[in-house]
Amino acid sequence: RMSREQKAVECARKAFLTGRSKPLEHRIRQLKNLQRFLLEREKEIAEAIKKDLNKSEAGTQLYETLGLEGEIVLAVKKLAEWVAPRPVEKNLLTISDTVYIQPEPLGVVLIIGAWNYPWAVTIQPLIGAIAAGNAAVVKPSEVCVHTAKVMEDLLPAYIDKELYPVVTGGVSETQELLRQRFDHVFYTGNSMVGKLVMEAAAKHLTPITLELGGKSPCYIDKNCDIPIACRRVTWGKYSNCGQTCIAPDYILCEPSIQDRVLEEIKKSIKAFYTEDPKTCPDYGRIINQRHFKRIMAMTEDSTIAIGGDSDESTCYIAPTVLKDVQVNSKVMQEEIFGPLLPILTVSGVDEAINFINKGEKPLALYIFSPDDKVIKKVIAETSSGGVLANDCLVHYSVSALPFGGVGNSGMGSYHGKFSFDNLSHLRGCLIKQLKMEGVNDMRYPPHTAKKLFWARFFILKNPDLGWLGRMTLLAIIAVVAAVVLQVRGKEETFLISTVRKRLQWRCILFEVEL
Ligand SMILES: NC(=O)c1ccc[n+]([C@@H]2O[C@H](COP(=O)([O-])OP(=O)(O)OC[C@H]3O[C@@H](n4cnc5c(N)ncnc54)[C@H](O)[C@@H]3O)[C@@H](O)[C@H]2O)c1
Ligand SMILES: CCCCCCCC=O
Repeated sequence: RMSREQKAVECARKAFLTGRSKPLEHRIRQLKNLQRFLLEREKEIAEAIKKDLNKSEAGTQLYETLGLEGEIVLAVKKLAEWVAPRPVEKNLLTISDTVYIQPEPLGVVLIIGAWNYPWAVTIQPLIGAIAAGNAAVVKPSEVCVHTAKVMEDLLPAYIDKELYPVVTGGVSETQELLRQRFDHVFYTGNSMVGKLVMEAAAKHLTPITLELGGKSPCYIDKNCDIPIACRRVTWGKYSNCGQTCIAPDYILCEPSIQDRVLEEIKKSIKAFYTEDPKTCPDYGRIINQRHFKRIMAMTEDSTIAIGGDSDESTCYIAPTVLKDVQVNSKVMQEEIFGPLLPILTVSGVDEAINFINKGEKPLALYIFSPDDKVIKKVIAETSSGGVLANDCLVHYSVSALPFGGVGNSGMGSYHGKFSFDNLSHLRGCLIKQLKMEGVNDMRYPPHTAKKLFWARFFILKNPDLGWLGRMTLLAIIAVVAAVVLQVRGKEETFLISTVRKRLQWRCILFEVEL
């Protein structure tokens, strides 16, 4: 008997094979329906997230659905351009051919979402999958019970439910899905499960995107505007109660500014979330008691400088800052994913860079400094999925930037056109004419030194000649082809040696130019 998951995959595959996901009009219609869903079901979406994560209605729009709408609007506007053949640079050998990249759908994509921004991280890959002409099986995180239910119940009324089925469930359902054959798996979540996803996908040689997390460092330079830096860091850290993949995980700064940093963060916490964040509608809750316990245990061996209050029954943890934190303390052993902000002191930017480079490559890296040299130095001497200077989180909302990790923080990237390209096969196409056979002589056996000379010339020279130059070259190639055809099998004639000498001269000239 087929499982529910198998049936969903088979249904999506069958629908994909009808070819209806491919026409541009279909993709645009589905994307617009998705946008209509976000607008018409705003209330249900907000209510579910309020129950799951205590996010406010405005917060849900700001951090989740607004970005999705922006991505849909962009895809609808640009899709004709994205799907079109992309002409590429030609070399001398392909100068008279049609050479281009044709993006084509991959097939059926599996999207496995996480709970922390359940709409943003589940629907954003779906936008890419639809835009690229794929079918997609959507598996929201079971941890956000109410949101998963809204997705399962309401989404099929708006978008093609055979092409884009929603399958709910937890670990065993996801594992059953992963046993099926897909054309791409797009997973968002923690690195440990990321490895399991990769292992499962390897069985079918299915390509994957892994949107993972990790400890994203934040270096604050002593010369920067500390009140502004701290306000931005406070926002980046405590939004969604620190349960953000790109939240600044910890601060690195010189000991001389630690107290000022603490003072300014304290002021910002009060300004954003009042004296009593517990009663503030804009301050979230920890997703469940398992995570509550995990986060609270991290405070055990560090000094709490700000906050520290908690309430297990409501999964509340106050915005908390830990000072003089040691490298081997509990809070520095794994991604915090909660409202704790450790401060580690370093002697300066060099020590900060060394520290960052000793850890896994993070998803985001933050630098606060008024000095462009300091910013460029950190960028040049470290690696991370993305890097942002003098702010937090906002690089996520720039569709023109690829969003994704590197190393332990993930592989592959998306947003905007990157989503489209990531979920497309970029097919290399070359269309030749059955003419000009003489030009090919140099690659056919018997191989000779003379043929090699021509092969070197045609393959290694790739000058940017402009239109006139290309036409001249085309004419030369046509002459060479005609001559080669004429003299093939005969001794080298005076004519060919003259052409050859001329080309040799051009060759030298190109070398001088290049
Ligand atoms: N890079 C990003 O865009 C991004 C976005 C959000 C979260 N994250 C990262 O995700 C992590 C938090 O998410 P999470 O992992 O707690 O989310 P989660 O518990 O919701 O798990 C993610 C998905 O994996 C599935 N899953 C869980 N265990 C599984 C197993 N054993 N086998 C197969 N599937 C399984 C779940 O059903 C869920 O759909 C953090 O590390 C965070 O940084 C990354
Ligand atoms: C503008 C900030 C949005 C942050 C969304 C992050 C998604 C990953 O956790």
